Amino acid sequence: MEIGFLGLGIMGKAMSMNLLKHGFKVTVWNRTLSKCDELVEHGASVCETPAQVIKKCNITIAVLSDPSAALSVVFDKDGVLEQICEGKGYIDMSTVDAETSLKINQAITGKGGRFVEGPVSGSKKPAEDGQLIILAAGDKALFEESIPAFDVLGKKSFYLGEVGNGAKMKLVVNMVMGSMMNAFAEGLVLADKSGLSADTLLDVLDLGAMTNPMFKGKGPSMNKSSYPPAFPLKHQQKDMRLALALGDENAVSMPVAAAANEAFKKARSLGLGDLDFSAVIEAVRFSKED
Ligand SMILES: NC(=O)C1=CN([C@@H]2O[C@H](COP(=O)(O)OP(=O)(O)OC[C@H]3O[C@@H](n4cnc5c(N)ncnc54)[C@H](OP(=O)(O)O)[C@@H]3O)[C@@H](O)[C@H]2O)C=CC1
Ligand SMILES: O=CC(=O)O
Repeated sequence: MEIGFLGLGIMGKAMSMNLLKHGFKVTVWNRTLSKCDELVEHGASVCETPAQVIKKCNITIAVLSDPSAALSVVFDKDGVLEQICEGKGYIDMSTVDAETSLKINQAITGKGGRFVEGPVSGSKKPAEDGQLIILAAGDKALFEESIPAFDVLGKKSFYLGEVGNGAKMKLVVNMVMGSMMNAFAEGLVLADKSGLSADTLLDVLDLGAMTNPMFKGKGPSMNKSSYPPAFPLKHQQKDMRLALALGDENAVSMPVAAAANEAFKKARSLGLGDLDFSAVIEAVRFSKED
């Protein structure tokens, strides 16, 4: 099976590498073309524009940073729309809002193409290990055709119905995750500032009902102020922003998520946007020292 792949950031690189390892033919494109080199060393082909990838491959996956990147790759010059046509499939696995996804769906299907949105839950390591959770919606036949690839990329693929539902589900999940991370960061800082061992707090949390892989995985490095980016903080803040907009649309009051969003914004203003989202703890430390 031949797959096109647009976007070789943290997630796209790991996911396309996985497809290559499992015997898929992969043709890649990335805005910064030099990031394709490592994939080419592992057997990928490279194209110079998204349009060329679409022309070459019947199914193309995109994993891009945010709504504006997802729209640009489809609508701009040399973009996806220039070559999409009857029978071709486009799967956008970026985390975006439903409105962006619906716009892309309308444009692709308007040219006879097929569209699935498939944002993923799980970070750099699950992407490397093929353990993502895929939240797909849209063209059912394309979803089914893509299962061999989804089975390599993830441990479970949900089909959620009409386009927009995948985007919304992903935003709900990441709203919960961002709120949890902010509460966790406050707990670690509170323990430390009140004279307790933040490492002992990790042990206590891990033994009780709140144990979870995120606290377990990120806690020790947060206590050492180390934030190698697996999920960039700027993307978590984007997801909080988009989830809050979904809350606005549906009149759902979300004061906890709104407060967490403020902490992620604060962290961005401190220049921490490219670090892992666990660096939000620095915003909590900063405000405690104000
Ligand atoms: N990292 C994670 O743990 C997870 C991330 N996600 C989501 O997946 C998506 C990708 O995340 P991640 O890989 O971490 O992000 P990165 O920041 O590592 O990569 C972003 C990618 O988008 C490309 N890009 C950005 N702007 C544009 C543009 N205007 N035109 C074309 N390409 C553009 C970048 O290209 P270039 O290299 O040229 O900058 C790069 O390939 C995001 O939506 C994120 O929210 C979902 C689950 C987990
Ligand atoms: O979107 C991020 C993730 O870890 O999932």
